[in-house]
Amino acid sequence: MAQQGRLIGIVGPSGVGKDSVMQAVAAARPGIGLVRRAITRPADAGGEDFSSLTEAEFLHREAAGQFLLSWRAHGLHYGIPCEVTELLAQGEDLLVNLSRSVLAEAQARIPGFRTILLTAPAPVLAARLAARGRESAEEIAGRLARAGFALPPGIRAEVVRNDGALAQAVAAVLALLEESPVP
Ligand SMILES: Nc1ncnc2c1ncn2[C@@H]1O[C@H](COP(=O)(O)OP(=O)(O)OP(=O)(O)O)[C@@H](O)[C@H]1O
Ligand SMILES: O=P(O)(O)OC[C@H]1O[C@H](OP(=O)(O)O)[C@H](O)[C@@H]1O
Repeated sequence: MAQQGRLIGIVGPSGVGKDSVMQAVAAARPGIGLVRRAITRPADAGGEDFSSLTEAEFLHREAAGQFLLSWRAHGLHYGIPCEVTELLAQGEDLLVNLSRSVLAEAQARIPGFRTILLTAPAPVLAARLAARGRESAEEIAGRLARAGFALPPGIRAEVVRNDGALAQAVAAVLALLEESPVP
């Protein structure tokens, strides 16, 4: 039987660079994959590769127990499909972009679950979200207002700053994974 894969949650405020760091880490370490999330966001929104669902379809799948984790943020629903459990059982190591609000559930449900918290100062977040241009000014303000959301009590997170070159944060995450090698 394959050794259980590791799930690594990447969290932090909107604009901190979760998707950018995850993609670069996965590109640098072919043995690490990315979890494809279900989101009630239009398919052509750009950014990460995700499964675009209508709100009705999302709620149907959520009620049917098809998500390992799900949450609501920024007016959208997000879900992590249960297939992740099978991929982990097959020995795949995976990075997943999570809301800070679901970390306690993730830690309780997934053996060996690990959290990496990315940080950057508020003005840096604001500049990046404006430059990315995926959201309106009003939506960006809402995301920035949520930036200081505290980690739930009891969550052990390894902290990586992404306030300089992206390559520095990617190297820091890779070093953390090396320190405690993903089996
Ligand atoms: N170190 C960096 N230096 C400069 N720009 C960066 C850096 N990291 C990320 N970015 C840019 O900042 C923007 C936000 O990054 P990204 O979408 O990866 O963040 P995120 O944390 O996934 O955000 P969200 O939670 O809103 O999806 C992107 O345009 C990305 O190219
Ligand atoms: O503030 P918290 O709850 O930690 O994160 C909430 C959500 O914000 C980001 O959404 P997106 O990736 O921009 O769609 C994260 O991926 C997460 O789903």
